Amino acid sequence: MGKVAVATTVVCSVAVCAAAALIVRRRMQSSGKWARVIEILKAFEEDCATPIAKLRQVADAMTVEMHAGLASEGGSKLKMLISYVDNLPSGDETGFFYALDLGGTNFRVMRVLLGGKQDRVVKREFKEESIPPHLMTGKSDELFDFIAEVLAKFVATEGEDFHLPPGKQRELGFTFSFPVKQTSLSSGTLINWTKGFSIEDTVGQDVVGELVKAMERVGLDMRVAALVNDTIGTLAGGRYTNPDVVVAVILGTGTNAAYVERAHAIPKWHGLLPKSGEMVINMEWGNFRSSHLPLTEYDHSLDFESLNPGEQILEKIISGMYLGEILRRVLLKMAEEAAFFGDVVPPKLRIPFIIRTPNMSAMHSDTSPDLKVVGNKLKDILEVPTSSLKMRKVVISLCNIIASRGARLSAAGIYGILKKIGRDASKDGETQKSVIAMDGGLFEHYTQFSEAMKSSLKELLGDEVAESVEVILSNDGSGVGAALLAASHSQYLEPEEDSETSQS
Ligand SMILES: Nc1ncnc2c1ncn2[C@@H]1O[C@H](COP(=O)(O)OP(=O)(O)O)[C@@H](O)[C@H]1O
Ligand SMILES: O=P(O)(O)OC[C@H]1O[C@@H](O)[C@H](O)[C@@H](O)[C@@H]1O
Repeated sequence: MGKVAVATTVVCSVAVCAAAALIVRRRMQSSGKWARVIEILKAFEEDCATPIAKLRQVADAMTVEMHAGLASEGGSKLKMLISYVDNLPSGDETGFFYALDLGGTNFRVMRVLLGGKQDRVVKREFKEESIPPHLMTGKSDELFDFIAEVLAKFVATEGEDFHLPPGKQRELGFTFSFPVKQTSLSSGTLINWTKGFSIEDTVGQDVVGELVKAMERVGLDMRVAALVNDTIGTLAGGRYTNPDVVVAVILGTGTNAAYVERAHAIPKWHGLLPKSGEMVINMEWGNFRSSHLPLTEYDHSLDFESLNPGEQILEKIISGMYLGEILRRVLLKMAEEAAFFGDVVPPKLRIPFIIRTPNMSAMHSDTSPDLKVVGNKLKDILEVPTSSLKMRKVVISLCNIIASRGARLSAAGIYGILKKIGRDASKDGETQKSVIAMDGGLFEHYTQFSEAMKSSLKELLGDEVAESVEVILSNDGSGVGAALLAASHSQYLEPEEDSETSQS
């Protein structure tokens, strides 16, 4: 063979060897990086684990904190706020009432014509608006002017069906989905904002006063007959259709729970004992924290960078505002440490809250064989042009870990409440029916979440007691509930012969 031919052969052989070595090195590198992806996934799964024993510890801690929060002001991270609702709707309520519901994402206005036990809700009209994000961190007047303007426009569309009797003032139930220290059924001061809100000049103010001033500014003559948290409204709305409702839970942008407590079991309550012997408590359970909660590095960094660091710890690991953000944070770590999306981290992946929980649940419920919904969401949201099936399967695993943790902890919280009110066990063979009224877009729309919550609750209760506990979706119970509470505290009600409250 000539020298040139030999040289060419040698060069080609070297090139082939180099290419092979490069492929092997790339393969080894990618297999090394993939091993890191799996390592991150496994560590996350372990840190989020909620075995039944842990759920029982969380439930017990919830019960303990409930006692502490009822014993004294500031006695617990659980605020256990007294609602001044000591009588839930009787079903006899009649008349024409407005309700408005300021939530963490949406703002709803509603009018209801109540027809008493016979006709119940004769007619209901409502309108829902998204809250402009800039109003969540602006000035108090800007937010309340927005609310008053939407309400005034809605009132202007009143039809013949909703005709106010002459000489009567319109009355309103105001549902305010934030922690408020109630000073009466129709007044209360904002303790602090939560979720995506942070408006300094509202804190400490009476939110009914803020609304009334804004209504005056737009020339709307309406009396606020009741101020309630959305969990209280949901409890009232739930009880209206089901007398066994004793607990209400919201799983929406945020999360919270309310329940019917025995008035004598509230040491910090020094008011007149209600005739009913009961008082509805707004737990503000989103602020619950415990060493038993399975918190991860992603939860700690999310909390640290949030608008309310150190607050709402339970809310930040189970509610709709945050689940998608937790998913983003884990994917970002995989991208940075294991080139999950290739050598370049997708710039969009660094934007907080870019993965909304509705998108997470859409990916989680992808049943296509090639997980094309996951692929499309990665493309549309993160601008990741292509993704392999094994990458998409990792995304599904992360959704499952995050949603299962949130759902199972929600069940533990409910179980803790049932233990507090003695509904977690059967007594001499008898088990009182207990109904949990649920509301909130997360519970209503994230099926894997709601199913996991219900099955975990059954697991905690055991088969026998689980027979007597029912979980129902009471959607927009808070709207009807607020209208019902306004009706039962209307200025036009005939005064009761005997006082509603007996001497303590
Ligand atoms: N399809 C969905 N899948 C998962 N979560 C959802 C879905 N739709 C809405 N959500 C969650 O529900 C929240 C809205 O809850 P909702 O109760 O309707 O309003 P608000 O929280 O303002 O009272 C959203 O912030 C979102 O986190
Ligand atoms: O209906 P939303 O907006 O999801 O609110 C649920 C809960 O969100 C929490 O952040 C509030 O402190 C509670 O008061 C509220 O009930």
